[in-house]
Amino acid sequence: MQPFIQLRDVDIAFPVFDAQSLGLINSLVRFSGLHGRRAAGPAPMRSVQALHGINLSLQPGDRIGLIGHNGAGKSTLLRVLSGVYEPVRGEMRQHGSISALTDIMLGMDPEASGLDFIITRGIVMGLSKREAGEWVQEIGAFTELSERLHMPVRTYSTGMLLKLAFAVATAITPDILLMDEVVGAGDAKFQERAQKRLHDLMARVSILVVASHNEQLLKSFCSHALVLRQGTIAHRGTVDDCLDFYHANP
Ligand SMILES: Nc1ncnc2c1ncn2[C@@H]1O[C@H](COP(=O)(O)OP(=O)(O)OP(=O)(O)O)[C@@H](O)[C@H]1O
Repeated sequence: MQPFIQLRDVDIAFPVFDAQSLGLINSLVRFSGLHGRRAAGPAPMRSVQALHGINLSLQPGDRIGLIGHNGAGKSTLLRVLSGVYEPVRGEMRQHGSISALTDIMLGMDPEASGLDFIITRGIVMGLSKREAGEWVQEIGAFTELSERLHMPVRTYSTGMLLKLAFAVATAITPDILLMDEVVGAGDAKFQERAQKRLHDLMARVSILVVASHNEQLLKSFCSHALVLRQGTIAHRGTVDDCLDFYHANP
């Protein structure tokens, strides 16, 4: 079966607990009813509607850019596509291997060595232990961390951690690649190599979804785009068409 992603009428809402409702003392006060009838009720809660009524169908060859102001819902949509968030309403169906360059440091155990991290991630991504072992040399050379890979990752600098996570996340070619902006890892020299690795990867995958404010990047790598506004799809079309819409409707 060919890779695909399909979203039908998807909503995502985040429950937000008031800071006042958290904490032991507040809970005790509520429980004892000291603040009268109103305070004795359930903890007040609000909800942020991050996505609403999203319909999307992606097939092999689709290269989609997500455009939108801060808070429009781009990262949330990527997290739905990668399976991190489950819709509170609607449905998502997908087939194919997915690599999400959104939360690349997620699940990194500070006590594990760089080598352990590479091998564990490789196995999670479906490689055999031998295949994952073959990554080690390539990733060691790419990150220039060769010797440090034997040490626990808690001893790495932030830049070193990011380099390692980036190198591992981009080491295999998935069917579907999801990206939030372009990951900015490491120093200027590493950035140059990272950009090339990323561009090669974007060109190879079957389905690409990238959220970015970089119009040149969207024009180079995407055929189509979606403009998100307050959690809904406000416009769909070619990248140029969507950028025009985005600028005309601030
Ligand atoms: N964990 C969360 N809890 C509560 N609200 C959230 C959470 N994550 C996102 N939101 C809210 O959901 C909405 C969409 O956020 P999202 O991060 O998807 O926007 P974005 O388009 O990626 O923004 P940016 O360009 O700034 O990265 C925003 O209103 C945001 O405040």
